[in-house]
Amino acid sequence: MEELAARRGAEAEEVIRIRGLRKRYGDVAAVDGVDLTVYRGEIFGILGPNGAGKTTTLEMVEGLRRPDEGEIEVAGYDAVRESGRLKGIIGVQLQTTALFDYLSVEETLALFSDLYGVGGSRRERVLRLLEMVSLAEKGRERVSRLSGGQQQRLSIALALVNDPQVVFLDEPTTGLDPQARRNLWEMVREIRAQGRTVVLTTHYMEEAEELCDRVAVMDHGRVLVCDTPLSLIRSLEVDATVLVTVDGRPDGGLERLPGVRGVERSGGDVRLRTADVQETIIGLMRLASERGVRLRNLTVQSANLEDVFISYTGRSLRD
Ligand SMILES: Nc1ncnc2c1ncn2[C@@H]1O[C@H](COP(=O)(O)OP(=O)(O)OP(=O)(O)O)[C@@H](O)[C@H]1O
Repeated sequence: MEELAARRGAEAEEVIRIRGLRKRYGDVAAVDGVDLTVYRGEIFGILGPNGAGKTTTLEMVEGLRRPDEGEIEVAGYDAVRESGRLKGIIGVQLQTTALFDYLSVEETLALFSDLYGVGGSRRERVLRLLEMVSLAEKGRERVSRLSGGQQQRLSIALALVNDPQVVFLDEPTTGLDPQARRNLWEMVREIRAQGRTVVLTTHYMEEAEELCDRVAVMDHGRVLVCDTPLSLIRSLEVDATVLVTVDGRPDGGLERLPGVRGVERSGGDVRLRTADVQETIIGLMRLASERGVRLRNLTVQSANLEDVFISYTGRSLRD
């Protein structure tokens, strides 16, 4: 982390500093010794499967949940002792179920502006936020009549009402279709372009890979690794996965093909994780022809964050 700061020079101003964070629920160590640093102006992702401890971590950083142990500083404030002050400088995305269905989009934004006691022209601010989240035409629509994606965008607009330095988004794209997800990513990038820091949780590795400047991979309450998506992927000994459907039985030889570091099978579908795509494919072709086996649907997938997760945990993010 310090290395990254050095590389970034003056830009790398710490905005969140977490040390030794722990939280237990009965026998469950939901957060089990987390250290993290988030820099100003980055989109920082916490990636992990269900139950990894992402939400619990986020809620402690937001000052909503009390840690059992550890220190959290956000923009110079202690998130435990100064949680009241913290509220003025952070924006937290609410679950859309917490919105008032019978209010219009504009009324909802106006209500939140008032609750925050935001100064300046309220109307202007509401319109600017609607514009930013592409809901300008929906201002008078009831919240209950918005689509899932539109409700998510509204909940993000609400998180921006108090002009926060740091914005927290908990699984902002869960349940959205691919297009709505992409629109939301665009919005998150825009929030960064305004100079804000975004911290989000996700269990979609492609979201972390495409959107986040840096990613902390979490499992069982711990951070396994934290870096830029590219550095995480480059640090792997595996550089691709070869996917192929095998008609027949090439058994016995796949593990020994050149470059292969792991084999998974499901019926005739085979996934070969390899450190040398070319040698693996040549070997695979040779093996298939020697044994009179037919190969179909040969595809090569570059290594991604899923492979990073597998290499640290030995299992898939989706398990
Ligand atoms: N209020 C609570 N009481 C008891 N156990 C809890 C509570 N909140 C979370 N847990 C447990 O703590 C662990 C971490 O949960 P958390 O919600 O932080 O994970 P997550 O990574 O955000 O998962 P998801 O992706 O499903 O939201 C889980 O085992 C969960 O069951």
